[in-house]
Amino acid sequence: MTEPTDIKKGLAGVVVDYTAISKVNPDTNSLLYRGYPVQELAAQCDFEEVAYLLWHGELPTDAQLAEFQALERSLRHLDENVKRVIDDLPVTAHPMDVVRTAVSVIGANDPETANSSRDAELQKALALFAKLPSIVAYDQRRRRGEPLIEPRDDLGYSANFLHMTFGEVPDLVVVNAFDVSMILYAEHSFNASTFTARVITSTLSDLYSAVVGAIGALKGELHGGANEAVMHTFGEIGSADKVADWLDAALAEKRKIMGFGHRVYKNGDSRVPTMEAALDTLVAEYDAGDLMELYTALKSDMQQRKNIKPNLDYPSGPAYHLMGYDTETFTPLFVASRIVGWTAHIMEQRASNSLIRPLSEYNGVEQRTVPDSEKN
Ligand SMILES: CC(=O)SCCNC(=O)CCNC(=O)[C@H](O)C(C)(C)COP(=O)(O)OP(=O)(O)OC[C@H]1O[C@@H](n2cnc3c(N)ncnc32)[C@H](O)[C@@H]1OP(=O)(O)O
Ligand SMILES: O=C([O-])CC(=O)C(=O)O
Repeated sequence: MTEPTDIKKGLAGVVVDYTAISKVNPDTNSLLYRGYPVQELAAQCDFEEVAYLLWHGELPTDAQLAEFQALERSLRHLDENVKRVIDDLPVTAHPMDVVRTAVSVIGANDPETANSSRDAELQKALALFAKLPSIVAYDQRRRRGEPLIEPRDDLGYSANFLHMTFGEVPDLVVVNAFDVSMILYAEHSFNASTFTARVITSTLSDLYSAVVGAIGALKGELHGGANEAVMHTFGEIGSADKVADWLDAALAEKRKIMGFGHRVYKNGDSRVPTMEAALDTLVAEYDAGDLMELYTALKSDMQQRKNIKPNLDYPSGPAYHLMGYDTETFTPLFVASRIVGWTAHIMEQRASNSLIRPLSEYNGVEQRTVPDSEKN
């Protein structure tokens, strides 16, 4: 009989490596990207500058930013073979499956897939960053029976993303709220999807394979899929006056309330106040007081009943809903942002690699012999 092992289910509380990309500190309720508080970045920078920071470790100079933006804008178009593969998928396919497939096709068509030098991986990361908005916007449009809108190289990342989705650039307040959401979603240390990308990279697999795996991990409701689930919850509840009864029944059934709780933050997610401020601007823009009443009622009842606070997916879901995104598109929007964090971690893992391979404690039947009769 072996000694009982101290098993860390879900790797909770386990520190598995160093990272210089971001610091999540639940004690001070803070999140730093390369040393900068994410709230300050959201207030003062565009998403493109934050992407540059996460990949290169420093904010860009004006000249570096201009070069970076020009390159990003030149890479936004989708190749015909990618469009064809998307067109061949049923409109009933979940958009996360479409995004996952499109990234896989881009990887299969890239003659440099096996080149994992830092320069080659930066180039691939930037190309995915530039193309994901085209994929996500196109998929929402084709599900609505609308034609593809080509990217515009006179627009910044967020304005172009919204234009490709809706056929117009919305008011600045909407573009800013969208840009803030992209910055807040971009990176969060060793979360499940990033860790998936690092595990795949640790086998010396390629960047596209790691990203495809990460998309699969993000899809689940306990991770990125929660932003969609929040809108489904709101739909189920209906209005603020029904929150108390709905929550009674849901908690009695031991349901997890989506958009609440976090593995690392136990006293509130550092990003929520910034996203709530952006949501407030959208509520004013779209005159969506009813939605906000429901939002506030569920948040305060969860606090009173369970002392559990919202995570970033709670304000992001309704924000994307107000902008006009279909609920199923919310997690692909998360992909478009998190591609930055994933690829930064892929490069960091590769630069200091060790195969990720934990142990397990066997608790199946003891060794036994196959009965002779089963072979006859
Ligand atoms: C961007 C992101 O990925 S943020 C996360 C998005 N995911 C969600 O919003 C899904 C809903 N939340 C959850 O399921 C969880 O809070 C998780 C998975 C995010 C974190 O979970 P863990 O750290 O594993 O905590 P765990 O699930 O063990 O919860 C601890 C306790 O709080 C309760 N709890 C935690 N979150 C919730 C929730 N959202 N609703 C109801 N109860 C909850 C659990 O039931 C458990 O209670 P118990 O001790 O009485 O059994
Ligand atoms: O850190 C986590 O476990 C989940 C999360 O908030 C994120 O990935 O943004």
